[in-house]
Amino acid sequence: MNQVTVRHNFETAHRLPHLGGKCQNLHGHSWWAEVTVAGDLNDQGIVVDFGTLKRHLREWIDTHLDHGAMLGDLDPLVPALEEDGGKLFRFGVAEPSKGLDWPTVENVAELLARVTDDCIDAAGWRGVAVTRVRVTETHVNAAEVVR
Ligand SMILES: Nc1nc2c(c(=O)[nH]1)N=C([C@H](O)[C@H](O)COP(=O)(O)OP(=O)(O)OP(=O)(O)O)CN2
Ligand SMILES: [Zn+2]
Repeated sequence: MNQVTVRHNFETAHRLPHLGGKCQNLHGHSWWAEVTVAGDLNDQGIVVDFGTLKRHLREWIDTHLDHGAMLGDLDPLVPALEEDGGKLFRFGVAEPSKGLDWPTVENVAELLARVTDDCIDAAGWRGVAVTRVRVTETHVNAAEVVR
């Protein structure tokens, strides 16, 4: 089995009112996502094409998260931001964030693992699977999903 990894970054606000303290304030991070997929080498000598994987992932992240805000669906700020018409990604409402109630780093990593699952399906890559997603919100804070 071989693995390949791609990275992308996004500038996105979030807040975690259920944690209290400073995390309950709406604040932004320069996030990095590092996504690893694994599979056997195909007859071109690659697991998957870097460019195709990045295109899928970047398109989703840039459309839904970049220069927007991530809030839990139960967050009282949701109606205000929706009314304002700003870019808002609501966690826990529907796939791919169903069951992920708040935009913690851990849940952002799980969300991007699911988004990558969808990329793999859309690209028709057989025998390829997500093995690791690492998300950093600051230089010192990171979370990983390892499958
Ligand atoms: N396990 C998690 N813990 C925390 C999360 C999280 O998503 N998962 N998130 C936060 C806050 O969102 C915050 O952005 C980070 O808080 P913290 O590291 O405490 O604050 P600083 O970035 O200011 O840390 P310094 O290293 O002191 O600068 C909190 N916890
Ligand atoms: Zn934060």
